[in-house]
Amino acid sequence: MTDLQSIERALVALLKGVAPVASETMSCHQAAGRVLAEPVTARMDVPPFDSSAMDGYALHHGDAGKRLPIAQRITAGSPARPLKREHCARIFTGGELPPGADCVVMQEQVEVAGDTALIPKGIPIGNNVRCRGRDVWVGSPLLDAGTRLEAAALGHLASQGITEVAVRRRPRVALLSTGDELVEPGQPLAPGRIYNSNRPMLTRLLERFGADVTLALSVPDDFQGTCATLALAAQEVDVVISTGGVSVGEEDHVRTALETLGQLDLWRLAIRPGKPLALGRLPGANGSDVRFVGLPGNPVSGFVGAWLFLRPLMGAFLGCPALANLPTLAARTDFATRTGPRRHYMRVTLEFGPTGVVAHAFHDQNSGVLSSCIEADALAVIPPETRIEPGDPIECLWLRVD
Ligand SMILES: Nc1nc2c(c(=O)[nH]1)N[C@H]1C(S)=C(S)[C@@H](COP(=O)(O)OP(=O)(O)OC[C@H]3O[C@@H](n4cnc5c(N)ncnc54)[C@H](O)[C@@H]3O)O[C@H]1N2
Ligand code: MOO
Repeated sequence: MTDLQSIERALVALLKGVAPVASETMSCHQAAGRVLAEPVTARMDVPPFDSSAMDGYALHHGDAGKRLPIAQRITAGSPARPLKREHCARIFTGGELPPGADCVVMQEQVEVAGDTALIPKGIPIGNNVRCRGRDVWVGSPLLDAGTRLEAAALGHLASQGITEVAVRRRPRVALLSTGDELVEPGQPLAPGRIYNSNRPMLTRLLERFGADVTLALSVPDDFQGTCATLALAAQEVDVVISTGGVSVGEEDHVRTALETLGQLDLWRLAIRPGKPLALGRLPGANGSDVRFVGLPGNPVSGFVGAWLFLRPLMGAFLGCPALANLPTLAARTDFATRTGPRRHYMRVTLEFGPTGVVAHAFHDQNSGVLSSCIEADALAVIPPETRIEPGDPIECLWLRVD
């Protein structure tokens, strides 16, 4: 077991020299979920003018405590006229504060009689006013390069009137499925064969991590076929990912094919599940270096390996720091377990109780049992050679992120 590599070392080997992919300009609508390639600077103040935060009456604070004539009616979207002293304006939420007014009183506190309003005393300057530029100042940084364009960021761009942005193109991925036992869903299943569950699972995870699976190929369990498929895939994409065929059996050809065609950087990690994971490079089009990640075939090994390695790899290709590390969370176990020489990433659900976070482990942590990943909120990280009792503190990697 001494030849097993650490995950930290594997990540360094995987990410070394990975540069962000090229950028492309597209509409903000199309760019949802994509990663900004350039910083965006604010073109204007938001809000663009002082406005009312309430339905009520706008006035100069010095006129509070008096009955005032209602001089104008300002709805949201209509321009305001200057307001004279000793007058007030009927105003609605979002309406522009008229020049001359500096505060708003909500209508529940005002007594209206005909076209006059009795304003209570002691209304401070700025009361119920949303000041121009409170959210954003013109010329200030709006969004950093590397920001993922999710809901609030898209709203921020729209509030500036921005319609187009420069984003990273999605890294292209070839997803290869090795194993003569595999059958695609929809096809009949002969004895001894199983359906290919890794392909749709990893395709979806990769999409969530910002990638585009442009090539999905099945690889026969023979050395020549494995070499031919790997070589072909590397011409088309930024990353080649395979599942299965990386262990030590004589039907496992991925590692030797990688060594023959390109370079094996690292093989076999001190992690459970996912021990036989292989990392390396393949020669790509125009002499480029194409990253290769060989995930073990067991579905849970692929699931865990994708979160631990493919997500940071996409983060590097997209120049998106938020994809690099999974958020961690401190919890206490409600289970007992012990580890051997490998760090164990256990699938757990988390309960947020009054005394803290409790991690419940799925009852079957075998790497072939994909059900363990369905409800998993997190991966509980159990260090090697450790005995855990119920109530012990553990670190968890949060999976409910994009
Ligand atoms: N003598 C040893 N045998 C094994 C070792 C070892 O150290 N010595 N390691 C075990 C561990 S740990 C793992 S993990 C597996 C991984 O092996 P491979 O990466 O070579 O994967 P396969 O043998 O091809 O497949 C393993 C398992 O997963 C099923 N599989 C494969 N692809 C898919 C797919 N696309 N969809 C669904 N299921 C898939 C496959 O049928 C096997 O049952 O090796 C152990 N052996
Ligand atoms: O390292 Mo393997 O993924 O446990 O079955």
